[in-house]
Amino acid sequence: MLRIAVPNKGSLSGPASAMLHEAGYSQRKESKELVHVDPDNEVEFFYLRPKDIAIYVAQGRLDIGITGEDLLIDSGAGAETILPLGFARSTFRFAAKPGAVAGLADLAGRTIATSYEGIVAKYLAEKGVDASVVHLDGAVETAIELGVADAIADVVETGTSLRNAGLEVFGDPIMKSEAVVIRRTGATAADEGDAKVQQFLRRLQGVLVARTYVMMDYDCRAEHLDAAVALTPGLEGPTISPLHSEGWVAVRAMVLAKEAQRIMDDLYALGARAILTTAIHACRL
Ligand SMILES: Nc1ncnc2c1ncn2[C@@H]1O[C@H](COP(=O)(O)OP(=O)(O)OP(=O)(O)O)[C@@H](O)[C@H]1O
Ligand SMILES: O=P(O)(O)OC[C@H]1O[C@H](OP(=O)(O)OP(=O)(O)O)[C@H](O)[C@@H]1O
Ligand SMILES: [Mg+2]
Repeated sequence: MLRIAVPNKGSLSGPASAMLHEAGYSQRKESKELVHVDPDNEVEFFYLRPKDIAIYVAQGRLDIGITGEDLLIDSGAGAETILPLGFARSTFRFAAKPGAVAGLADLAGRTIATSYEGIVAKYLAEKGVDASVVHLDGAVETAIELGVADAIADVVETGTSLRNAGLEVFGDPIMKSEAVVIRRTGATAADEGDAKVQQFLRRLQGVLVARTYVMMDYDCRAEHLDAAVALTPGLEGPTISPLHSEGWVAVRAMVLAKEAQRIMDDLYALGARAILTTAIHACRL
């Protein structure tokens, strides 16, 4: 059985389970379940605190896990990203009251509150800044108002939490993050269960493609085919089929969902007709 760690709460939890469900795996029915077996797919899911997942995976207790890239780096555990998943995108930044901290060097001798001590300590050491780090579990934005810290280092997505606390970012972004699949550092194709890991990754890649692409079909005159194919090159090349009407062909190609409407407009302008897009539910490339 493949053993997989899944976040049990927070921003990663819902989207991770939704993606696994889309990939054909059954998921726990209620949030108190800590382990769920999917017998048909021979997978056992362990619902763990997102911050702990890298530790289980690095020790080889679990084969793979879904977590945040920032949590992986923060843990310092011996695991690495094997597939980025495109959700829970965020940046990790310093912030303080406007004008209170001039820049990174100005943090020397000051106190920084964060839930990500590992990332902050490593970054400060790399930059040669000697500051104190105080660990808080969450809501770190409040630490400045209450006098616990001069600055914070925290996850920023829309910036709403910072604005609400009257804070602003300073310095370069410390890192970017998104949800990722992780595996023990040094794992190889020779590892027991590697074939199952690869199959799991192909399934998730299929979901990512299905979320990103749509299938486009249209008819166009043979003399416009080159121009049409330039608009819809597909992944390996579009499928071209003859039509019963003389001088017309049918074209089928995958296109990026976010570009579909523009491509339909351009194809129409070229004289293509019966232009259809359909969702892709699953795929193996
Ligand atoms: N507002 C957000 N937008 C996007 N990603 C976020 C956001 N907040 C946290 N994350 C990401 O989610 C992961 C952190 O998950 P975690 O469950 O520890 O924190 P959380 O989502 O803030 O939940 P909690 O309510 O338990 O603090 C990190 O990878 C982080 O980058
Ligand atoms: O830039 P924003 O869109 O506002 O998102 C960032 C905020 O989201 C997370 O907090 P969360 O709500 O999880 O609370 P927490 O501080 O208790 O973790 C994170 O810690 C930031 O505070
Ligand atoms: Mg949080």
